[in-house]
Amino acid sequence: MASISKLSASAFASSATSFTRSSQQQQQQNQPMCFAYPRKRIAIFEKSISSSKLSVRAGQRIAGSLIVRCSKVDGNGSSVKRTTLHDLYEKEGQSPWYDNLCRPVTDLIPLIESGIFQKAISTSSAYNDQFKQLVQSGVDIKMSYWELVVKDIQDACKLFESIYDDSDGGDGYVSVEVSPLLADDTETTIQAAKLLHKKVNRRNVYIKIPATAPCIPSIKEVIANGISVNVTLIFSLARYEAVIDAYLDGLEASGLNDLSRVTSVASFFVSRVDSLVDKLLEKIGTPEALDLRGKAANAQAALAFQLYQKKFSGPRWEALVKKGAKKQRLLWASTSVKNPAYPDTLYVAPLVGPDTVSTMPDQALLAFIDHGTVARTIDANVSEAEGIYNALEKLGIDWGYVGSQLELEGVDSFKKSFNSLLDSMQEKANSMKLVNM
Ligand SMILES: O=C(CO)[C@@H](O)[C@H](O)[C@H](O)[C@H](O)COP(=O)(O)O
Repeated sequence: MASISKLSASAFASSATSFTRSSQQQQQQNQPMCFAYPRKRIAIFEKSISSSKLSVRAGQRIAGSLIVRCSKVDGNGSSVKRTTLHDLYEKEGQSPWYDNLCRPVTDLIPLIESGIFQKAISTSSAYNDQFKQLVQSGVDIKMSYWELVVKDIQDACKLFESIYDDSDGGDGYVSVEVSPLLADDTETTIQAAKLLHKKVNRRNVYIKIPATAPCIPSIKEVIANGISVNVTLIFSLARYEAVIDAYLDGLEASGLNDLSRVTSVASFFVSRVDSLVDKLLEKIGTPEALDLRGKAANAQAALAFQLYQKKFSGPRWEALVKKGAKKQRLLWASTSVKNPAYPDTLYVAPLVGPDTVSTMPDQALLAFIDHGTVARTIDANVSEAEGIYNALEKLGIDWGYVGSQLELEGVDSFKKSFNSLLDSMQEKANSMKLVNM
């Protein structure tokens, strides 16, 4: 811990050589994209279950999340080129997080220290040694998976511990998801979350729990046990409200005198909403319906921010604040544009607001750095968002259906990734045994 923290601290003090390149230039040169980071920065590293893989199969989707948040530029910043990310954080209070993952996590150090971004080593063979040892000592595939994941999470927690401390527990988290196969099971999710938290045993870990109906009580219970949670797969306002309530209920039930170390983020998925609603609008096919394509996701997100502000104010919330409680931050997930006809910053620029997190995969991040504009947009036109939300409903878009359908697909895809990962581990184990024979 100390060595990495010191390393980070000393690197923060040195003047980083950073530069920017446009995504077009990057593609042309086919080199790792580099972009500037301030000399002092905060990074959050997050890992989702589907990201830790031993090998990549064609078409297999890997959704790890390395999350980097720029903080204040201190010093003169002369060797540091500012990017829109700095403005996002410093001017608007939104944390830009980068979705990616690599092993070893120490490969992230250049990103944190010098501002040089190296693409995640998605085809890494870095897991081989540990995996081989596990297989040879008779550990089964599922257990091996968790051993590999826990090690990554611990390494990442160590890497970001100084950030956690510097930010007084506000940032520097690493998140790891309970098995998606448990998404329908309240009690097992609670047990799995507690176990995972115990196994990782780091202050700056987020246990990731899906916002399925059966897992809402799990979230409350896990929070009540003083465990910080990243609630994932939120697709509707109704479910988002239930997530906030679970967080508040959990804080109230915790019995802790100091709530400042129990934190949470609510991961609200954006682009997938448009993907589904656009299809429904195309089926309707009227000019009015077609005109609303590409507008549903951001309208709903803007209303989610209104809900956030409402729920984290008033006497109930103030009573918790007195015990040190921190707001559960809204996190925009699924921000890359799926329809190439849309602007590539569609799910970033219109969702800028204080106390929020914007997770961006490469595509969205590079686009935003290249030509994004920074301004508080999330509540710039709430009545327009309401108008769109209601107009969609009038046209026959059932928001309840949209939420549950996307949740179904989301959980299903997490499960598929998880199972396919276990399958590829099994294949790998088989081949290792053959090699060893
Ligand atoms: O983990 C979270 C949020 O909790 C995010 O990393 C989240 O998994 C990703 O943003 C999404 O999986 C990406 O979604 P999409 O672009 O495939 O629709």
